[in-house]
Amino acid sequence: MAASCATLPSPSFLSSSKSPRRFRRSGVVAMASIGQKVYAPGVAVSEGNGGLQKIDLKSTHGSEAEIYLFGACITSLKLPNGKDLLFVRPDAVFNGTKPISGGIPHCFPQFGPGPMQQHGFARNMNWSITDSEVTEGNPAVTLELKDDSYSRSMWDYSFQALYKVALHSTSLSTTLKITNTDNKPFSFNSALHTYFSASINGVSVKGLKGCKTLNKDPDPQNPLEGKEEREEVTFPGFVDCIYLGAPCELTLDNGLGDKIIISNSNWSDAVLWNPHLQMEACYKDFVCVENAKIDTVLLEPKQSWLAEQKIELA
Ligand SMILES: O=P(O)(O)OC[C@H]1O[C@H](O)[C@H](O)[C@@H](O)[C@@H]1O
Repeated sequence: MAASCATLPSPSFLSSSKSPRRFRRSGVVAMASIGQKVYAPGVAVSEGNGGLQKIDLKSTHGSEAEIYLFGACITSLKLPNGKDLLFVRPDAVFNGTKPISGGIPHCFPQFGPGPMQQHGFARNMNWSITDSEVTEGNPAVTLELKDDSYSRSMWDYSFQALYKVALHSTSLSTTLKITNTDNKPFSFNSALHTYFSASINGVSVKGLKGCKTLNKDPDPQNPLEGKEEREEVTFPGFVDCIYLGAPCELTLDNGLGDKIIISNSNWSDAVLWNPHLQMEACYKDFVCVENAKIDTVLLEPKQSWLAEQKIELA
């Protein structure tokens, strides 16, 4: 049964029932002159692939995650069972010239093809750390993206995106908050394009029965409208399908022995993607189950939109 959206933590950036120890950017600036940066315990910044900066989150309860500042892309999530639940494609490039193909890339302010480049620009830009905190050994970090000349060349609006990533003992949750900081309205759509490690022949996704579908197979330019009739969606071949009005909870069996609950609030739609033979070298090893907002969001000046996702082992 679909979970109620209300089961996710309260959508607040600033409140936590457990009183986190906070480490704000003002503290970082104060230490910058002696070359040190102060983050909450369990939050560290190190050099990752290609020399790109990444954040390492480590919970005292044994879970770990890794986030690249380029694209605010979460590339690794190890819950205490030790396996990485996320997948990074073998053709992923870590040099800042193209988005990191794997983990959890952002699609913003456009999902898929459209007036700007595929999936927008948020996955091609450097985000910065604005805050870190720890609650009972569980670290969290907040990343920020603002418009610059690169984003404005494609989308001429002033905006702020705040992305809080919180690691818990058996789950990872993210909160994305988009604010219109311009003096004119704008609209966007968005997705978290999550690549899960998988053994594709054993993969199934439960929870989508009854959803309206926009199937990009066979023609991505003219998605076919339909309705999902299956209790469990499997991946016997190429899959590229949008599900409108998706539930707050999906269950992914990754074919590797794990059942993963993907819950959300306000990500109203979902996308399933596996490229099959278009990516012969790796298609068997991953599946994308994406929380998405395909219906356009319109924000007036000063308005915000907020959505949460939680990934946990069943
Ligand atoms: O290769 P990318 O630009 O990362 O996009 C990969 C895929 O993303 C989504 O899942 C879309 O529905 C697909 O049509 C697209 O092929």
